[in-house]
Amino acid sequence: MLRIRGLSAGYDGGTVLHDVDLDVPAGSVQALVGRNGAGKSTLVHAVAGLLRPYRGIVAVDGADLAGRPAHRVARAGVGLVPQGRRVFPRLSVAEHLTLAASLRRRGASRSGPNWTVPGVLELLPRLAERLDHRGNQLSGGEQQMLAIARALLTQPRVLLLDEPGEGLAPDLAARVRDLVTRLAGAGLCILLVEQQLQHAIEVADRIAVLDYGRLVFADSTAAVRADPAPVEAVLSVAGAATPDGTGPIPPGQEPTARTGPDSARPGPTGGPDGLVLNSDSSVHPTSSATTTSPSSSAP
Ligand SMILES: Nc1ncnc2c1ncn2[C@@H]1O[C@H](COP(=O)(O)OP(=O)(O)OP(=O)(O)O)[C@@H](O)[C@H]1O
Repeated sequence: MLRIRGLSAGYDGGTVLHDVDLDVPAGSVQALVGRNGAGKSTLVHAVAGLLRPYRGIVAVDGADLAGRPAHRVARAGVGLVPQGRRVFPRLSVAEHLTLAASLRRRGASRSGPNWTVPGVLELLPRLAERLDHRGNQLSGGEQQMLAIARALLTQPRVLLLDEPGEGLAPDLAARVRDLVTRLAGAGLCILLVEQQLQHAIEVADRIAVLDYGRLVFADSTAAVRADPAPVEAVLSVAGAATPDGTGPIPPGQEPTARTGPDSARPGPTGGPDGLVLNSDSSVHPTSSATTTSPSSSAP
């Protein structure tokens, strides 16, 4: 469970993120949408420890990680798939995976799915065909799969994905969304930054909207699907809108977050069939109960 409370962050003393509250339960996908510059990546970086927040709580399973450096946040179970993938151009796929497996967090085998190199290669078979290829020889989709595989090998409980479909062909972006759904089905707690509302609706359990660094909307995907107008109003280029979609926020007036009860929707395992990344649509990390060797095998 990821719990964010009163999170404020920014750069050089200026505040970008204002007092954000957000909960992401295990086994669910929380989408975060917002216009360019709304603060989505800033929120992800503040959670991942890449940006020290000014104040607030970032708790994973009850342990507050706010202000800890990125390597300690990662060791506490937060995996990051950054915007733009950030794979190393000169390292091979095999080297990326071996490196990531060596960074696995302590105690991971006792507290959840145990991702191994063979396990992620089974999940993402395209990578198995590219083990000797360097990062700069991979397509955008292959780089994205590698970034996800790398994050999984650190054994995260919380996975942060910052626009994983950016720059991908529509069918590949859809496969990434399918993978996200399946990872949530395996028990991960997923915070997904998504540019397009329709894509967020396809994959998420809940949708939150950032606008000018404030969380102005948070509700179930079912509620957004039934009435997308409030979210569309905030996302429109016409400017910041009130959460009920009635118009721009007058100067000096604070937007208020609309929240609502969770509506029933299919569980995170109910992703679209036919968009699988391997021949088996389920995700099979090694169960911690059945794992005898905690170390991952190099390919
Ligand atoms: N390293 C930085 N130093 C100073 N300002 C920054 C830095 N990174 C982001 N910002 C500013 O913070 C604000 C929020 O940026 P952020 O990247 O978080 O938005 P975003 O919602 O992720 O946008 P996008 O959808 O375009 O990726 C913007 O005004 C941006 O210019």
